[in-house]
Amino acid sequence: MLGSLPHRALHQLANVHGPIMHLKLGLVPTIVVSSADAAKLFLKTHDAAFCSRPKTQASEVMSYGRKAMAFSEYGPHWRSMRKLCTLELLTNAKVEMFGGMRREEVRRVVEEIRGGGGAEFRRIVDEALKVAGAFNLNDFVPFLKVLDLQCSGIGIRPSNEESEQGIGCIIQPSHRPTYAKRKENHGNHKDFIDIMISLMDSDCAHEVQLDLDTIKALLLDLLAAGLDSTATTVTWAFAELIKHPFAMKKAQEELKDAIGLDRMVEEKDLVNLEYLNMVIKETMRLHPVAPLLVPRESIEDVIVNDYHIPKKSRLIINAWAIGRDPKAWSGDPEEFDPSRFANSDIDLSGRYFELIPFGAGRRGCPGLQMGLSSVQLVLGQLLHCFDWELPDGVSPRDLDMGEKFGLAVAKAEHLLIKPTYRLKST
Ligand code: HEM
Repeated sequence: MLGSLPHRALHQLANVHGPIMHLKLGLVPTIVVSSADAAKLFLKTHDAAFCSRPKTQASEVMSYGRKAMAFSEYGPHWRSMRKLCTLELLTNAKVEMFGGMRREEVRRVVEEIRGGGGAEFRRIVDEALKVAGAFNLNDFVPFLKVLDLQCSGIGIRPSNEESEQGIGCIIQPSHRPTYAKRKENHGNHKDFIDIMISLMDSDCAHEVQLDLDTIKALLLDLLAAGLDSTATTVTWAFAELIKHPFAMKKAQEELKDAIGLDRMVEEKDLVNLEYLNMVIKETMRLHPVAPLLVPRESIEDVIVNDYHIPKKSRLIINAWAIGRDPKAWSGDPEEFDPSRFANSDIDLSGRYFELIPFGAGRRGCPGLQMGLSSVQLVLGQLLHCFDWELPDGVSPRDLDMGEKFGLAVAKAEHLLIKPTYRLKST
């Protein structure tokens, strides 16, 4: 219907029909928003009316019958789950608490790269993201479900079984390293599962019936939402930096000046890395990993700009189009230029509607702090520890920047680059 890259097709349509479009996708009235001002109207002024998620086949499967959060409709279950996540799992204090684990993991990756190594779970998350992000015809024309024209059921079922097994394994006490062992590796820190299991019998579960299925659903939500978005953002940043050697050099110079070449990057260094943070914003402007965010659904009839929008309309925010809107971005909006953020207040919090890779409003990403800390640390560490170049004979101009659509839009081609260790110490 909208081709393999719907954010691009919808951008072209918006160039002709304007920043607020009404489309009839199958039987579902759908509003597509493609400018910062219009996004503010829907995600701030009328956020309360558009705060639900549509019921889709993929969301049913992904969330154990909508026991989780990301795909849940608005209501008491979503509110309690969101509270649980924001107050117990994703607070700034918890994000800081997981810092030791992030440091160890990134250090391990650096060692692996130096030594000149993917995991079973990555494959499950990739598959889950493919299912969740695809436009499923059955969700727009429900009576076609029996025909399953896109064979979506074939894609969904194995993924569900695999993720059931994978997630089950992660939670199983017999498959988890003992707390003592993890304490030895990461200090006195609990992980997500420790925290959720400890909440099962406590009063702090924020009215959630926290059974094992709910924990599994939430875990799949958090891993699917967090893992790929972070990895994909780092890959896009690297691809842009390879294409723009001046920006790569500037980021590495900043790291060298702030930290020196005698040690690796620590989380405490990240606040001083202004240019690195500009590189991340610019990467997320041009390559938001969820270019259409996650679809919303209206919970009541609402009038927006004199248009009557009926209850249960679908809302799609084209963050990809907004990031290259010439009315919002000066110079050439298609050009990768981190310095456009110098002396600018624009941040990623969802308050500046021209840059909303984490969404905004009630359903905005609760993992922003965790996602951003991971991207900063991984990108900063890899730029600091290694020089990077393309294989012999490949020029930056030839680098393929094609996209592969899913909930996280990744580079279609793997990025192949050669590292050379650049620190003095081991
Ligand atoms: C680079 C990293 C990340 C990006 C770009 C990102 C982006 C997004 C976006 C665009 C949305 C939809 C927002 C909306 O509808 O307005 C979202 C929702 C969500 N994200 Fe993230 N995310 C990232 C990392 C994470 C992490 C690390 C976690 C948790 C561990 C997480 C958990 C969630 C959840 C649970 C939702 C659904 C919220 C709801 O429906 O109430 N995300 N994210």
